[in-house]
Amino acid sequence: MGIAYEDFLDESYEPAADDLVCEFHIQPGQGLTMGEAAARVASESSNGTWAALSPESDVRSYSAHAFDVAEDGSVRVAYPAALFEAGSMPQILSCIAGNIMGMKAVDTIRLADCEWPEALTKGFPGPQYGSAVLTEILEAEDRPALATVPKPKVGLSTEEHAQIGYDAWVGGVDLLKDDENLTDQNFNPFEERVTQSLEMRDRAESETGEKKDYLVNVTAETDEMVRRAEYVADHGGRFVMVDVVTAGWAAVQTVRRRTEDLDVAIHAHRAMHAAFDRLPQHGVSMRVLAQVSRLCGVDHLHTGTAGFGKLENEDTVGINEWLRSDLHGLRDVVPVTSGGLHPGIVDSVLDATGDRVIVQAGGGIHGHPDGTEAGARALRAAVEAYGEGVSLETKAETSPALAVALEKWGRDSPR
Ligand SMILES: O=C(O)[C@@](O)(COP(=O)(O)O)[C@H](O)[C@H](O)COP(=O)(O)O
Ligand SMILES: [Mg+2]
Repeated sequence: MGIAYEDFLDESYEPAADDLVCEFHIQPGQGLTMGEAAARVASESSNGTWAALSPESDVRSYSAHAFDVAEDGSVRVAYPAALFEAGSMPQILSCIAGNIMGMKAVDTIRLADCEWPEALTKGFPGPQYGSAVLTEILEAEDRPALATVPKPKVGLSTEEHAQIGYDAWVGGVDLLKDDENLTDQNFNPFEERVTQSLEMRDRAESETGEKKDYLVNVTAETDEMVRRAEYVADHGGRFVMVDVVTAGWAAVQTVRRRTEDLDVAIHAHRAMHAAFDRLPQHGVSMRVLAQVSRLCGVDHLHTGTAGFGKLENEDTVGINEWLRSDLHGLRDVVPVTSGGLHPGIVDSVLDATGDRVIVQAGGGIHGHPDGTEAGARALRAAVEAYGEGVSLETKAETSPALAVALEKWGRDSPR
């Protein structure tokens, strides 16, 4: 039975329950109709190629089907579960976001969304904790959890890093967080940073009576990442951070498998995501990267500030809704809103994201005129004002730190 490009287009196709259904937005290449381009997408991302084939065995049960082809450029492609290796995210992405991203048959192609069947999701662990971290590890039952990255991003000594953590924790922050490019450099070596910062955490916990913790960036070569995660757990840490896009999904899966036994939650930083999702007509959407992250098992994921911060964001609200939605019983993921946040815009951000999030502020705390502890107090006051339903200006009457922050940054979004 031959297979050729045209065999991968079936406008009347009804997806099977076990199919992975992907939504693509394409611009057909020169001389091709939408249907012809769609057929090529389904073919090249499953088991076809440019030449008509006549294999002995019938391999069509592994072939994808393009359907719902619309002239506005959207097309849906249904992939049989049998095409995929259960539990291997790299293999799945090599299909649905592989060679097709570079085909001449399309001028541009964007993988916009996926509907994941249980036949595939059951191969993945999903998050170990999800939003349970806010109550089981932290004590942020009725407010957003607060996190801060010491700034400048890198260059501080271990002592300076740990001291900033202490000041932020006693000021009301829940989580110290390493920056995405701080790993194990000479000026702030990994192991010393972990031990000294966790000692400061313990001090801050006993002084404030609040649970505190540290999002330790373990990003490195995979085996080294596992060793670093074990080091964090051995020293009483409950969180590791991974730059999931730059480390790669295979590495994320390896870390997730190990953290299951370590009782350590995974904070996912998405550095490099914009290389995939920034141009709306091409690449892989942040929505799909978020879906992949949840399946691979991260507990927190940066999803943007709904446009209020310093970075371009795509669909923060929609992605957060999906991270909280049911996915065949897998746990949810806590959205992290970060990037140019300061107390003066927190209420607008929370109006968009809801308060079951982690609010991260680096410059918005350490840039406070009175220093880190005051910056932390100002941010804490801002989120408490939101919970109390009072305006920031009213809260500032009883929070000098917040008053100073509003004086400095007002209500403006940074650029
Ligand atoms: O390095 C930074 O820029 C941050 O530490 C924020 O610092 P500030 O709080 O000082 O802005 C985060 O990495 C970004 O928020 C990541 O972007 P996103 O959250 O969109 O993935
Ligand atoms: Mg950063």
